[in-house]
Amino acid sequence: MAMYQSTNRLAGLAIATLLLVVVYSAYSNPIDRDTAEQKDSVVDRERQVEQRQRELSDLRRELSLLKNASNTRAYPEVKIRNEFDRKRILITGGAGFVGSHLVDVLMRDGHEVTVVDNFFTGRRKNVEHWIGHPHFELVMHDVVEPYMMECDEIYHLASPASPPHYMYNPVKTIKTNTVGTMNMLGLAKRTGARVLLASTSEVYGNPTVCLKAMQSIAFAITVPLRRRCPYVHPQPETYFGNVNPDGPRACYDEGKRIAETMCYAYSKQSGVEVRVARIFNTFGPRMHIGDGRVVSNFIIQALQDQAITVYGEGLQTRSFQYVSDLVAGLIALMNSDFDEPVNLGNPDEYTMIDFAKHIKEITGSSSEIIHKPATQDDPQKRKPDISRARQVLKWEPKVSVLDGLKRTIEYFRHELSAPTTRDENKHSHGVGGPYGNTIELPYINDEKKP
Ligand SMILES: O=c1ccn([C@@H]2O[C@H](COP(=O)(O)OP(=O)(O)O[C@H]3OC[C@@H](O)[C@H](O)[C@H]3O)[C@@H](O)[C@H]2O)c(=O)[nH]1
Repeated sequence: MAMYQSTNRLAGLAIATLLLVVVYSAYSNPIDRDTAEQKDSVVDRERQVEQRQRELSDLRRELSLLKNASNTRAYPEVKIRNEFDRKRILITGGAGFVGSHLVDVLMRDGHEVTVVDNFFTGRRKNVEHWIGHPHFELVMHDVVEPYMMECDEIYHLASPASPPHYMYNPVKTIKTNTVGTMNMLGLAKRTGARVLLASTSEVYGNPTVCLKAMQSIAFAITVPLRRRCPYVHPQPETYFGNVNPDGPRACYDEGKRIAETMCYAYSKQSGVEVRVARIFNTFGPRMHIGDGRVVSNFIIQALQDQAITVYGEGLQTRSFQYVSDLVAGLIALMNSDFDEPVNLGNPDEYTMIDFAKHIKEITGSSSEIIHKPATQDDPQKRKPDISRARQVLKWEPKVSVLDGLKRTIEYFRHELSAPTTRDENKHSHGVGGPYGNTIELPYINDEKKP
């Protein structure tokens, strides 16, 4: 009987357990199933997202290839050179007015060009037509800091060149021309590159004959022949110059003089190959509207029928060369075997008053010509003696001043018609640097001065 009862109890327990299992599975399985389905759908979504991402990156790659292809078509044509012929060329200040024209010629000639520029007066716009080209690199860098790269040639142009710009921050101008030049010469020493220094006619200062020479017998004899002109005129490379070391122009004039000295010290002591170009007044397209030098000032004033400002009486002279002639001269000098300084300029000489009249005439302007006070230490005579360049480089200017001016006037006409923010600077004196900023300079000598 007891046995029968316990069997019944066991059977009851088994049935109850079975019922529990059935009920549990009836209610619990759908929940698990839902969770599993949800997991599957998340995985699916993840796969879809990955797929879309792959498609997107394929599209991006395609787009960039298309862009590159269209860019390639837009580049100016370049000469094809093999690895032995193609030089790696560094141009400091290569985004500036002269530098960018040099970039164009060297790029078209099939070389690899790296431009280093701090954009103080240089502009990306001047070289943007090369950006993305496999032979071209634009690096924002200040030459006052060392720069390392492998190269065969260095054109060292970095420095503000317009008087209002180099006087804007004289200490920086000195550093650029001293420390900057030392850095480039150091780089040349390490890489074996040849360096061309863009020096200047300003190393001659105001080219008067010194008093000692005036007292000499030789001078007394030659005075009548020189029609009693106390100037060394035109200036040959052998003239040592007459620079005021403490004046407002000294940061540039003396900066370039010591830069030349450094070149020859590195050449003598370390065997660095150097070339020194003494560049006379140069003009052409890509001069900035706020450049502040005489050619751009006169043209802009004439085109806007504003007064043309002649500093002083206007009897001081300058000789102007067109930028393409300068670039040809720089390249000829770099490729020559000649390591002494060489003047590069056009001997076509004007007094500033005549030059103002000339610009007024060519532009057909109704501007009046006015006089402003003379600027301190302004060289009174300047004209290059280019016998050396003719002899050793077989170089001489090809573009007449008139032709060059016509091209430059067209360029400025176009610049002035472009949308501008010049209204913001309407109180400026027409000089900028950094561009767009108003500079108060003793050099400008405006009537606001006490
Ligand atoms: O609006 C102006 C600007 C300038 N000038 C005069 O024009 C002459 C030329 O002056 P710029 O400012 O063009 O240039 P500078 O000749 O004084 O210096 C230049 O020399 C050669 C290069 O190395 C440099 O580009 C620059 O330093 C100066 O006599 C100056 O007083 C004017 O009469 N009116």
